[in-house]
Formats: sequence, structure tokens, C-alpha cells
Amino acid sequence: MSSQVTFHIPVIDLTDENLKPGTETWFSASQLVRSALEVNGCFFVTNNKVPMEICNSVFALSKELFDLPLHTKKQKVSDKPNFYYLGGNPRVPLYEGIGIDLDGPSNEEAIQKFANIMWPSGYDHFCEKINLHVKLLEEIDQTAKRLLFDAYGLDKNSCDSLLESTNYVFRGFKYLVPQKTQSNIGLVPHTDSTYFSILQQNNVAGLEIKLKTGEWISIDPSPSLFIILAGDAFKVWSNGRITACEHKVIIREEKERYSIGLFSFNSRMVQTHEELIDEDHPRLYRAFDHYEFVAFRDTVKSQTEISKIFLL
Ligand SMILES: O=C(O)CCC(=O)C(=O)O
Ligand SMILES: [Fe+2]
Repeated sequence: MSSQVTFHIPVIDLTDENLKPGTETWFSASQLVRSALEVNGCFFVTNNKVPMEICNSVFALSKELFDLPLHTKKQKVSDKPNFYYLGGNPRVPLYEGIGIDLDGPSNEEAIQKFANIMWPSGYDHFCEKINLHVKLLEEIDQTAKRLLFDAYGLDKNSCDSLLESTNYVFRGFKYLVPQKTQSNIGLVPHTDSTYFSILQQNNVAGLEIKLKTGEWISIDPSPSLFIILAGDAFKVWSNGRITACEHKVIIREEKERYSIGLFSFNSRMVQTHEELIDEDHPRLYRAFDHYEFVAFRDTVKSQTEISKIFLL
């Protein structure tokens, strides 16, 4: 079992053949995942099953998508807040993001619907490759969540219902190279509203995360290394045990940067898991509608204000 440590952040090999529920390997990986999420709110995953050929196609397709005219990218693709095109924000002028609302767990129709809006005459190659990649990322997401649930020794049925109520959004990002007079901030420090955000870079660095110590570290941009960040929803679900990982994007290279990610939300309410509430750990947070929270946090600028929103 791989437990190589990068800046004290473990790397879990999800393709390890011995990684099966009930084994010693599973148990030790689940403890690593739990402690990594409680301390720094993130860990790395390697998955040799994700063929580089698919990753390369997906990054090439993401570039094609961003090359479309602005009015095409800005078309309405989802009713959910932020599950669509974002760009032209004067606070982060280098940044562009575009989302595919998967409308539940992996859903070929949703990808097709998105592709038909962007390319009205159809684009089967886009649908095929994105669908394959999303499926692999979803497998990573669900295995990582099961490892976490087992580390807390939780009831399987209630955890299954959390997985079933997941709504994924697959997003691509593009960052311009800053001009001489421009700031190199790609994205300001923030936590995500998600349970997990699984991020993949494409050889151009930029993603930085804040450790518990307060130190910011830059994440290796290799496309074969995925980073899983815990977001606000897991902090609330875990009754404050899990840290929502603060991160930002800083463009330090003279190259356009592309990244992609799978983000998990709840199509119902986000609430604290009952088994994680007891006399020693009284309930800290109120339940909330995930999409209302996403919409609300857009109106609030400070991270401190955001983390107080769901406190009782
Ligand atoms: O581009 C990246 O690597 C990070 C994107 C991100 O943090 C976000 O969209 O919330
Ligand atoms: Fe983020």
C-alpha cells in the first residue's frame, strides 16, 4: 500500500489490488484518509487505471471548449448556481471556468445535453471521452468516501444514501498568463462548498493549498496525480472534524494553465451525520440546502463570514 508522504500529505494508490473493504490495506488507507482530511483537509490519489490517453484527450477537448466564442460558452446549461460558465470577473481576470451539470451520479444524457448546446451539430468524440473520464473520477470519489466512512465506523446504509443523493458537476478551468502590470492571482484563497473536489492539473503549476501550519504549498501539476480537497459540506457532515481545505491559484509560469475537476454536491440537504454527534461532540451546525448555500456564498466575500454561516 502506498503511503508515500508529500509535505505530510499522504498519497493513496487506489489501484492497489489489495485495497478491498475488510483488508488490512483498506483499514490503513482509511485511517490515512481520515487523518489527512482532519489535519489538512486533503490527500493525493494516484490511479494508474486512468489512461494518460484519456487525460490528454480531455485536456485537449477542454481547450477546444474554451476556444468557443464567449456567447456560446455563456449559454444556459444548468439551473443550479455556479454550474455554468464563469469568467470576466474583475477580481480574477485571468480565470475562466465552465461546468457540466451531471444532474446526479454519472449521466451520459447530461453530457450529451451540454455538448448539444455548445456544438448544435453534435460532438460524439467529446461525449465519449468526457463520459469515460467522469466515470473514472466518480469511482475515485466514491472509493475515497467509502474509505472515510469506514474510518469513522459508520452505518453503511446511511452512507449509501449520501452517495445516492450526490450531484456531480464536472468543471474545466483556463487561466491566462498575466500581463506585466497584472497580478498573478488566478483564484483568491477560498474553500469549496463541496463534499470533495477532485482536481487534476496538466503540467502547468498553479494550485496552492494552505496547510494546518498556515504554510502555503504548491501542488505538483502532474496529470497522473489527483488531489482530493474536502469542502464545507464535509466539514458540516463530520461535525467539524474534517477541515475544509483552503486553496488558491497563482500563475507563476508563462503558460496558459488548464485544470479540470469533479465536484460533489448534495441534491438534498447537507447535514451532520447523526453518528458523529454525541455528548462529547454536540451538534455544531444547522442543516442547509446545498444550492442555496452555493448561491448565498457568492454574495459573501470573506472566508471567515462563510465559515460562520452554518454554525448553530
Ligand atoms: O484550477 C484549479 O486548480 C483550482 C480550481 C478551484 O479551486 C475551484 O474552481 O474552486
Ligand atoms: Fe476551489
